[in-house]
Amino acid sequence: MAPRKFFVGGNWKCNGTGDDVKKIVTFLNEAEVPSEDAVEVVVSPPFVFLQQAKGLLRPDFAVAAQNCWVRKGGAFTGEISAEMLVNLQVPWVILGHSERRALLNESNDFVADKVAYALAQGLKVIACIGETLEQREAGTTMEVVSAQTKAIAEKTSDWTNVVLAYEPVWAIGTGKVHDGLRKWLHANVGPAVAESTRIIYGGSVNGANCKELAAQPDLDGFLVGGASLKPEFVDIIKSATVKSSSA
Ligand SMILES: O=C[C@H](O)COP(=O)(O)O
Repeated sequence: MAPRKFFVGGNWKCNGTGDDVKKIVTFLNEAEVPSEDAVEVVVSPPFVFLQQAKGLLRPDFAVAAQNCWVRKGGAFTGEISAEMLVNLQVPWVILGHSERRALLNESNDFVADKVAYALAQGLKVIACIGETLEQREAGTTMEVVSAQTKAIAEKTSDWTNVVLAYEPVWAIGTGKVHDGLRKWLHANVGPAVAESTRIIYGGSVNGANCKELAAQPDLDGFLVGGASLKPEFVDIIKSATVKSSSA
């Protein structure tokens, strides 16, 4: 089986202006980074800047939307459908981000429905999972992330186009949950999916800590928030070489 390619996602969240897009894309386009064989880079601007960013961005980097509607579009004011993203040739979408789960009450089932629908439309999905601080303090981390992953697994059989992003701020540097998640996939979905699915990490990743994090065995990349808006994002992309040099 082919080794899992390092994945670096930049989630711009609800930040920026058209001028910021130009500035970010400029430093990304000018950067010397490892080849597409070593790292897959996907940046996720807010919806309104997707086309602008896509039009300006170097061809070896892709774009992701930060969300999409759970099913076919229609009378759902304010939503963006998976079909619209496909129509704009946006290849990726982030679903189930912890901020949407916490602030907009997106449930495990709702996120799982979104993942299944987006995949069925041909999108690739960065599916986010992770526990709250309270759940972590209650010792229920694996229970929570297993339930989130189980909900997805019940509605998704083909994991080829899924990247699983685990993002709890408290867990920087532990790597334990990634190992647990891969074991969960192995036992509950199958060894091939466990071996091939990229499990990435999000939570205060920056230019200073990325190399140490990238060295962890079950960690296949990052979903970066704040630092993806800054030139240090290039250093995070370059941390892919930690993986290729240890392969
Ligand atoms: O989507 C990214 C994660 O929420 C991490 O964000 P952060 O790098 O700003 O901590």
